[in-house]
Amino acid sequence: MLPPGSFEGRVAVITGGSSGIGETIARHLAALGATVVLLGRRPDALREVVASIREAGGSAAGFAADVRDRERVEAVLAEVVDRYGRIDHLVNNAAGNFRVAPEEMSPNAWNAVVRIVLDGSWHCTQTVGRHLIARGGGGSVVSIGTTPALFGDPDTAHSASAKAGVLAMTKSLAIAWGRHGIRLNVVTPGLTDDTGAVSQLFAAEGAYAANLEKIPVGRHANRDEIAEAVTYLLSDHAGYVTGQNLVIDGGRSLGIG
Ligand SMILES: CCCCC/C=C/C(=O)SCCNC(=O)CCNC(=O)[C@H](O)C(C)(C)COP(=O)(O)OP(=O)(O)OC[C@H]1O[C@@H](n2cnc3c(N)ncnc32)[C@H](O)[C@@H]1OP(=O)(O)O
Ligand SMILES: NC(=O)C1=CN([C@@H]2O[C@H](COP(=O)(O)OP(=O)(O)OC[C@H]3O[C@@H](n4cnc5c(N)ncnc54)[C@H](OP(=O)(O)O)[C@@H]3O)[C@@H](O)[C@H]2O)C=CC1
Repeated sequence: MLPPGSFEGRVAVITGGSSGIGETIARHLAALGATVVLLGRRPDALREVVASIREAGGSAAGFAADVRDRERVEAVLAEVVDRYGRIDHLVNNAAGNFRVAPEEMSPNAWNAVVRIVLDGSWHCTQTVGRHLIARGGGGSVVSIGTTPALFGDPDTAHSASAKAGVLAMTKSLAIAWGRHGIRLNVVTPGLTDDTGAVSQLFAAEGAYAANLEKIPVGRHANRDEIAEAVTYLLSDHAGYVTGQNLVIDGGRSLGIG
């Protein structure tokens, strides 16, 4: 969608870039000229994606990091700046989720998800934001949302709450950092094929087909459709867009809100 070379000379950090939607975002950014830096917990998965991006002619590196670990996040991002001289873009994509009734959820289950989604996004965004401000500004952040953050979901209250927090964080920092030329937005996908969400949340018999029936356009999203929206919002073509939430759900949430 964007002209070739749109991200030439830029460095983009993608959390959870080793699989699912994050992997596809990384491939798109690399194809548009960015050096992509992937964060995730599993070194083998990172190695595989990095190798395949390089084989396709892109520039990529992977760092094993749990986004809940503030010290590790800061150390990795400092190493990225040392190695490449800059960070221009951040995609807060890493997430954890599972279905559990709220009255049965343990404190640790709540914490596991909230710390990955909300705390992890905060750790990465504040660290990258400080770098961008110190270098004189510019740059952009996209965080991945979820429709339950907007409308609620009885089975994933931890994820819905954390993602609602990420949306509020995005709007707050868009106001605070606008004067530094730093833009922050959210992309909220509907159910997207070939991802952890499908295997984690829609594995029960009939769940995937039942969800399909509720989507006006009659299909689920594909990973490229989400990645294209993310690359647009990160790019200079979206230079006047900040603090917004782009919902890409085939019309699934129409009539709910
Ligand atoms: C319209 C479509 C909407 C889709 C919305 C969004 C979807 C997504 O976000 S999908 C992302 C899916 N991908 C993943 O979840 C991958 C990453 N997931 C994980 O790493 C784990 O699932 C994790 C979130 C549980 C985190 O792993 P870890 O830190 O290793 O945590 P533990 O395994 O130690 O578990 C912590 C805590 O949580 C309890 N728990 C785990 N799974 C469940 C479950 N299915 N049901 C209930 N409770 C669960 C676990 O028992 C621990 O609690 P305690 O037992 O009290 O210690
Ligand atoms: N797929 C969908 O239908 C939808 C997805 N979303 C959102 O899109 C994003 C991607 O989802 P999806 O592609 O399905 O997810 P996947 O489960 O396929 O991928 C999740 C990625 O996050 C990484 N990750 C998880 N926990 C951590 C952590 N603590 N620290 C660092 N990395 C971590 C995983 O790597 P590792 O395990 O190696 O750490 C993995 O690379 C998420 O934010 C999700 O909430 C929103 C709506 C719908």
